Amino acid sequence: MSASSPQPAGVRFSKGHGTQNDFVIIPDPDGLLAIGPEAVAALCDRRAGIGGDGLLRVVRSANDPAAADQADRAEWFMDYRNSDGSIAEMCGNGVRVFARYLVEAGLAKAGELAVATRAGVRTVWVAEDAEDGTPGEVTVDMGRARLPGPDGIEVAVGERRWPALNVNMGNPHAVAFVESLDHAGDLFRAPLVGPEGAYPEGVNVEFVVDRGPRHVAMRVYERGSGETRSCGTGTCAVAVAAIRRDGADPAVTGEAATYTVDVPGGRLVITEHPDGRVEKTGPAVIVAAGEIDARWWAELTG
Ligand SMILES: N[C@@H](CCC[C@H](N)C(=O)O)C(=O)O
Repeated sequence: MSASSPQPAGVRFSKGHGTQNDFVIIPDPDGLLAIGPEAVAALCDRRAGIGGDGLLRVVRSANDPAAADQADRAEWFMDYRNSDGSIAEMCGNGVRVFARYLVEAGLAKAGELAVATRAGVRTVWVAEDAEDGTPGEVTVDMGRARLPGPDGIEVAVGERRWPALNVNMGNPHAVAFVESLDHAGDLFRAPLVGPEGAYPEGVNVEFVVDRGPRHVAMRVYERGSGETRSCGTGTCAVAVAAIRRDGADPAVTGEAATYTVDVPGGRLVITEHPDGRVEKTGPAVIVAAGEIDARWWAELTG
């Protein structure tokens, strides 16, 4: 390219987070971008890239084979990837940030909207902003939790080990109640989860302590991303595990159970209803927008 020729336009991106679980957002309405695992990892790199726990590609469901069968129910598909480039079925904070992005980009109206995901269509409610401009909270119906077993799941860090509950929120979780969140250690590496073969696709691991009645706090080691400051599906899995432990299963009591879950990046409120639906509410914001350098993009995707 000569010095006088125009620089080709780069790809647009936004950056957003939900309780500090942060995402690179790439709009691709027509489904024209091929973003492979290495490109995802480079974009999510906090030193050499934009930085994020994951990436959300915003594509019309009809334009992506992974979601074409949901296109009659949800116009937009959240193509979620972990920061190491791997694909996950679901991201509970991601879907709230995704909905916030759609509204801010003028692609959807605040209120109720449907989002296609690899775990199926999820309904999201984006509350109107407050009069002072504070962004409204975002609630998502995460569907039903599954507790597929087996019994005897154990999480270990160093010399310590705890029994854990297998909770599936579209993606897999092992929830362990611990004496102190410090016992999870530095979480630079994935905790050991047994017995071998319990999670052939890998697992997200939550460490939980009680903070008060129906109020817990947690740390999480996410499959494909490492320790993050929040995990939406993780908070739901934790609330469901605490509800079972406390004998408050709404399917048995007939009453919805609401739990507050603190994460290092903030707070989420989770309600399990008598019909099994798990709803999650909390903040989701867009904090930046820009353009990826065209040459770098060509290197990543070429
Ligand atoms: N941060 C997410 C979960 C993202 C996927 C997870 N790492 C997995 O591989 O299952 C959330 O908010 O739920």
